[in-house]
Amino acid sequence: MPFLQHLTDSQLEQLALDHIVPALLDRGFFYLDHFLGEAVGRMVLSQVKQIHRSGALSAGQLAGRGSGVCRSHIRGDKIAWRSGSERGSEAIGFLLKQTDKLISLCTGRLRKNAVRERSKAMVACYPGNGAGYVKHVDNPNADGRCVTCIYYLNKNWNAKEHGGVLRIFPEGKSYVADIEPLFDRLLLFWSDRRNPHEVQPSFATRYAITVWYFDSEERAEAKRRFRDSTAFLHLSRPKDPQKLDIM
Ligand SMILES: Cc1cc(NC(=O)CCC(=O)O)nc(C)c1Br
Ligand SMILES: [Fe+3]
Repeated sequence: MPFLQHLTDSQLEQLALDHIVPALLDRGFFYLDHFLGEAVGRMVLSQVKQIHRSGALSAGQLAGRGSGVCRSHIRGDKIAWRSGSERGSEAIGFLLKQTDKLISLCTGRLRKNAVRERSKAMVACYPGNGAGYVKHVDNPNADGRCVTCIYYLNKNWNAKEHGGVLRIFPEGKSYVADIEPLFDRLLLFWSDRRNPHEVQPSFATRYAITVWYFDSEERAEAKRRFRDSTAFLHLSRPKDPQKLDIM
């Protein structure tokens, strides 16, 4: 499916160097509207709606907490992971190609380590039952994620009526940033403790696609640490003969 190129490569480069890099270095976050343009944005939205209609979205895991408090008040989103090469996700694939270009243009100038990897796209939907996402940091413990990239898909969103604002509390700053999840809006921010954020209760269906970009060094180190810690588990786990029989 040939996609009309909304932003040319040179426009992406100009956006990266003149706007995104300075903003990330100065404030730690940046968002822009009209990232893909109306036509391609609508294609992404229709593919996300189809994923939702098909029942492929499932309740997001609860990181850590969950006991006692009602799950929807911690995380109310339903999610599905997409590489963008699945049939019916071609437009999501195009979005990822564009964000990959943008991030690779930025990170050479942002940090000592290269950004060569990323997660799959996480398609998320808040059903509009007043659920949101409590204040949290995406990467509090150096798991490798360095930039969070969120593409919003909500047409005619009115925060006064629908809520669903993403509020970032930039570390050490005296202000908060309220970002409405508007259609064809792209938001980028450092994934670590510099950007605690929350999704305020949403009263209309709220779609977003999130992808996390990894700092290769930090990711490799996190994998080493994880391997070392679980290696201990393998050594210590008692053999369970019954289990082996029925495996
Ligand atoms: C799965 C997961 C989702 C999110 N999403 C948001 O913070 C909401 C952003 C928005 O929709 O505006 N964050 C973490 C740390 C994990 Br894990
Ligand atoms: Fe988050």
